[in-house]
Amino acid sequence: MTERLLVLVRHGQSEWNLKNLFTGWRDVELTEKGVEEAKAAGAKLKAQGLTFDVAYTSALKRAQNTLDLVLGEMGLKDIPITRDLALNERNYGDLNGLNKDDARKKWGDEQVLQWRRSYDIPPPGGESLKDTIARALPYYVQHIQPGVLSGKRTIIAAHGNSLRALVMVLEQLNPEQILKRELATGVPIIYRLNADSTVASKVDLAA
Ligand SMILES: O=C(O)[C@@H](CO)OP(=O)(O)O
Repeated sequence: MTERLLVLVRHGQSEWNLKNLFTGWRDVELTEKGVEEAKAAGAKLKAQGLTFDVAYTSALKRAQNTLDLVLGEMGLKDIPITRDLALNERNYGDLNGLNKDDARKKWGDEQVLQWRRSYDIPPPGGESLKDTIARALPYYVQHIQPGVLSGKRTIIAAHGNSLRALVMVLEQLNPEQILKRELATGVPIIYRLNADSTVASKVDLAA
């Protein structure tokens, strides 16, 4: 029987997650905690008896390093990895690099919440979640999903908002539901798909 395995994992804690800065497309490093989270994710996946044939990640090193650490932990250093900026974090535009609390002081809680968690209101110069979905989802459908459906066991290491795009389609969530869905750093979600690409089962490996 074809195993249609798809695992999503958000990168481990980054330096700017820790500093509470809007990160977006800024290419920041994992913290020590982030490295440990990534390794723990690999150990958990291995303990589940899982293995992968192919891996995808973004053009940003916090996701790439997370993937390398996961695969290293699983003894899968040699599988093909595809990196693409379609899987990058949402571009926060002018907010990239600003402190989230300072932004709230400057523009008010409501405005900042709208920029962070509304569906289609972009921050100045940046992308809304809808914009992020509009580039991440076609990439998934064209480049990743066909492999999964043909039995290539697949892992994607990416970002809170780019993974939301995939979760939205996989779990058939509406804009309101996806906005409330937070993805924890370094926590793998294991999906098994039906032949028609819908989700047959989901296991969230939260601690
Ligand atoms: O700063 C960012 O790029 C993201 C993810 O860390 O933040 P937010 O929680 O606002 O989507």
